[in-house]
Amino acid sequence: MLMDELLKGIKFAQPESHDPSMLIQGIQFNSRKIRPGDLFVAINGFSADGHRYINQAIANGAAAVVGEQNVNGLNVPYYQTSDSRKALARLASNFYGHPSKNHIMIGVTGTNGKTTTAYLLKHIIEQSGMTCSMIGTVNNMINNQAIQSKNTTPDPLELQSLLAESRDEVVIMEVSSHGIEQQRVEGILFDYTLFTNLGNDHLDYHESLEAYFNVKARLFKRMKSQGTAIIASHNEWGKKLQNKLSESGNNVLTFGKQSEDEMQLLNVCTEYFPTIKVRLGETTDFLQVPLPGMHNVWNTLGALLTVQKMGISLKKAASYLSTFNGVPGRFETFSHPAGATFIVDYAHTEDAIEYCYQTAERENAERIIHILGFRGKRDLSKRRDIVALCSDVCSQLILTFDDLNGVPSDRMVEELQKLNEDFADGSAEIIPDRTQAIQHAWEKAENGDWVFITGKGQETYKQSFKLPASTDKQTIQFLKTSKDMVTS
Ligand SMILES: CC(=O)N[C@H]1[C@@H](OP(=O)(O)OP(=O)(O)OC[C@H]2O[C@@H](n3ccc(=O)[nH]c3=O)[C@H](O)[C@@H]2O)O[C@H](CO)[C@@H](O)[C@@H]1O[C@H](C)C(=O)N[C@@H](C)C(=O)N[C@H](CCC(=O)O)C(=O)O
Ligand SMILES: Nc1ncnc2c1ncn2[C@@H]1O[C@H](COP(=O)(O)OP(=O)(O)OP(=O)(O)O)[C@@H](O)[C@H]1O
Repeated sequence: MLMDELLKGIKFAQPESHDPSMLIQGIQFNSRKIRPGDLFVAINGFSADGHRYINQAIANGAAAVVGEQNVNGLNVPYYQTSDSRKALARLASNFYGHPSKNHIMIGVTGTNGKTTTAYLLKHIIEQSGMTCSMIGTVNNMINNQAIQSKNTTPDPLELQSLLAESRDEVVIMEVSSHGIEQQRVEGILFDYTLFTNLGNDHLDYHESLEAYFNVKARLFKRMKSQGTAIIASHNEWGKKLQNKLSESGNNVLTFGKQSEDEMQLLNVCTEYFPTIKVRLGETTDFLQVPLPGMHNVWNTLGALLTVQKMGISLKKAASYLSTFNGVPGRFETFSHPAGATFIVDYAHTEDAIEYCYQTAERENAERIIHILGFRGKRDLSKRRDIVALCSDVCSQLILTFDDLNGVPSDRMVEELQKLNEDFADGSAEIIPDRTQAIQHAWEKAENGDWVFITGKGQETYKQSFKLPASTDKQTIQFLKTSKDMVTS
């Protein structure tokens, strides 16, 4: 692409050596990936400063460089800009021809429920006859092909290239607060933006819950002029967002428990898969939620309100939900020979865990047993509240390893012991090997017990454990099929 086309819409100081007709082959923000003729974008990141790699990028063949700092004496043009991350996203959008314009774009944000809502939306939209891509945590689905996902919201280069590759009419994106803060979605305008909720998470990254909220709220400035915000108003942060957006004249629709909500939840029948009574505008209807738990009632309502706005009637959308098969690693249920229920779930916040417990209590669980750990180095502030909650509710709490993320195992054991002493009165068991923790619960579980294994969902283990399994689901499947070998 010609340099002048590539730089459109980006503010920069033009170097003397600027050549508008210079041909740029590609864009990279990692010097190691540069190929001859590429443009290198230097980013001052969290652990490294890309400006230090400019010479390496040029040695690898970079034809030009964009960066924020004062840099002189390069033998290629250097374009100084005020925000390299923003410039990267705009460059990527220019390079791929603004591909988001070719799709109906739906962005889903919130602490919890993004993946589930995205799966529900995709299912309904496809059942209605439209084609649909999905970009998010579990994997990316483009033109019906699964592409492994590295991040919830990919970096701008990968994101714009996925959007360009997609021939689908609709693209649903999970948008993380990291993605918004790091400008990964700059250059994209959304037709629909959904807010699921906000809770205590990622406070190792954002300085406060308010700051975290403000970042999430920025997504709602990225709507097309006719775009619609769909907001869960049952959550105090949703209400706050609604007020903020209504003041600025945006189209806002809410779902919640109040008569002012566009979609109002009137009643929930406490079956495992809840039947709910809802009002949409003037019409009331009964619907079957295709997933267990009250949290999934909210996810379903968010999806239904969005597709209804897209022209799919509530009746049709609700009927499509009857063939929804669930979401990998989200409330996946497994039977147990003694009659216990084992659940693998991705809950890693206090409110997500509370929803799990509520579901078990509604199902008259005899005992709640919970196996969980904490990702090394991440979000230490939420651990104490989670352990206190779990030890309060559970008959048995087993603390184990999640992803150590570089923390030595004996150090993680000490961290778990301290949490146990300080917030669970020493009542938790600590079984570091995750597969052995699950095995222990499997062997002790009795009829009527509900055993939650949370935190990793569908993710593969980063450590090797004793049992030959690389996910929680595989561990359970191994225990189910090799009972004799395990108990002998
Ligand atoms: C902590 C974090 O968020 N890092 C993100 C950030 O990286 P960074 O810019 O800080 O990288 P850095 O390592 O400091 O390097 C700075 C620059 O030097 C460059 N470099 C470095 C070395 C070298 O030899 N040459 C070179 O050019 C790097 O390529 C980079 O451009 O910007 C990159 C570009 O957008 C992201 O890919 C990267 O995400 C990393 C991979 C990541 O895993 N982030 C997680 C925390 C994340 O984003 N998670 C959310 C979900 C959260 C949740 O809901 O659970 C997500 O959306 O996935
Ligand atoms: N609407 C909701 N409110 C609260 N908790 C929820 C909600 N939806 C899902 N959860 C809980 O959060 C977990 C993660 O759900 P999901 O993957 O849909 O959210 P997410 O926002 O994509 O999460 P992440 O950003 O961590 O990938 C679920 O396993 C469940 O325990």
